[in-house]
Amino acid sequence: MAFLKVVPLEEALEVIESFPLERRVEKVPLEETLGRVLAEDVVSPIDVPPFDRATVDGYAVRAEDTFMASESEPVKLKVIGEINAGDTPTVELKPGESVYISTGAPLPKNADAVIQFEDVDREGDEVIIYKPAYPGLGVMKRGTDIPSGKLLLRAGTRLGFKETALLSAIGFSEVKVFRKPRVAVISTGNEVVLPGTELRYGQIYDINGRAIADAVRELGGEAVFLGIAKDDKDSLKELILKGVECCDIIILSGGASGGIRDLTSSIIGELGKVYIHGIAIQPGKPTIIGLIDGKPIFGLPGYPTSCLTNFTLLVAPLLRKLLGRESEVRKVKKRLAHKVFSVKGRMQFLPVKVEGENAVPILKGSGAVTSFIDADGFIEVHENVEILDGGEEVEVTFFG
Ligand SMILES: Nc1nc2c(c(=O)[nH]1)N[C@H]1C(S)=C(S)[C@@H](COP(=O)(O)OP(=O)(O)OC[C@H]3O[C@@H](n4cnc5c(N)ncnc54)[C@H](O)[C@@H]3O)O[C@H]1N2
Ligand code: MOO
Repeated sequence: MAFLKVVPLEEALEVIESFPLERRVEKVPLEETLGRVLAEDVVSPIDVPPFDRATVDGYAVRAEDTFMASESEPVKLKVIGEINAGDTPTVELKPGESVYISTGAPLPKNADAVIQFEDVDREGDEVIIYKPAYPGLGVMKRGTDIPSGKLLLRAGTRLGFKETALLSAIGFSEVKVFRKPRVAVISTGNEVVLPGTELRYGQIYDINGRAIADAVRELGGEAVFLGIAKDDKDSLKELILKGVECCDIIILSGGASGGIRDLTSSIIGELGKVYIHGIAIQPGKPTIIGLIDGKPIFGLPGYPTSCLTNFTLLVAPLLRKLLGRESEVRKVKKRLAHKVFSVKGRMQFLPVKVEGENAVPILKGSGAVTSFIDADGFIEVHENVEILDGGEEVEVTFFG
C-alpha cells in the first residue's frame, strides 16, 4: 500500500493530542511510589515532631532553675526519675528538680531545656550544673520540623527518596499518583528474532522491542512486550488484538513503509482507523498513527534510529502527559561541530553527540543502530534549510 498522504509533524501531534486518553489517578502503597508522580497536593495532617522532644541524652530541667549556675557556684538539682524514647512521661518538674532523659524522649511537664550529660556531674540523686541553660536548649519543639496543615508537596511532583521520606514522616501509607499507562510493544518482521536465538542468514536481532519497552519504562510507563509478529496478516492481527485487550496504547515497529508486505496499515484500518500514514520528517517518514477501540496505535519505522526518534517525537509526549511529566523534556543549546547538508522538503531530526559545547552530528544514517546508540539526542533542521554551518547554535533534544 502506498503512503496515503504525508503530513507535517504538527498535524501528527494534533491528531495525537485529540485522542480520547485521560490521565487517571490511583492510590498506591508508599513503598511503590518511588519515581511516580503525585496526583494530589500533600498537606501535613500532623505536627512533626508530634511532641516536644529531647535532642540529646542528658537532664531535662526548668531553665530558670539554672540561671544562677557558674563554675564556681554550680547549681544542684534533684534527679526524680528517668524518661526513655517511647515513654509517656507522668512526672512533672517542680522547682529544683530534673529528670534523666534520652534522645528522642518526650519532655516532662514544666521542663523547657535538656542539658547534655557531658556538661554536668552526677552525684547520687543530684545533678550538678555549671552553666545556665536557656529555654529550648536540647529540645525540638512540637511541630517545628513540619507543622500540621503545611503544604509539603504539590501535585505533579516526581517522587524521589526525599519525597518518600517526607511522606513517611507524616504517616502516609498510601499516596495518590498518576496511573502508569500500559503500553503494548510489538516487533514485526520475518527476519527479526530475539537475542538468545542463533542467527540464520538474513536474520537480525530484535532491537526495537527492547528499546521501546525500556524507553516506556524509563519514562515511568508500564511496558508489555508481546513478541515478534511475522509479516503475515494473522500473526500481526493476533498480536495487535492482544495489545488492544491488555493495554492503553499499542506500539509496533517495522512494516510501516509502503512495501508490498507492509501490512500494518491495512490491518489497523480493518480493526480501527488509520489517521496518519506518513509524516514529512526524516527519519521517520513511514509512520502510522491510528485508533482501535479508542486506543492509540503507533506503527513506527523498522530502522531502530527512525523508530526511537519517532518514539521520542510522538509517543513520549503522550506518555508524559498521561504521567503528569510534561515539563520534563531535556533540551540544551550547543554549537554544531561542523557543516551538514539536510534533506529539503522534510523536517530532519539529526542525531548528535554532545561533546562539551559542541553537538557532533552522527551521519551513519537511520539504518544504523549505532546512530542512536552513539547519539545523546537530536537537533531539528527545518524543511526549507539545506545547509547548517559549523559553529551555528542548535538545540539538542535528549533521547530519554
Ligand atoms: N520504497 C521505499 N522504501 C523505503 C522507504 C520509502 O520511503 N520507500 N523508506 C525507507 C525508510 S526511510 C525506512 S525508515 C524504512 C522503514 O520501513 P518499515 O517501517 O516498513 O520497516 P521494515 O521494512 O520492516 O524495516 C526496516 C529495517 O529495519 C529493520 N528492523 C525492523 N524491525 C526491527 C527490529 N525490531 N529491530 C531491529 N531492526 C529492525 C529491518 O530488518 C529493516 O532492515 O523503509 C525504507 N524503505
Ligand atoms: O524515514 Mo526513514 O525513517 O528516513 O529512516
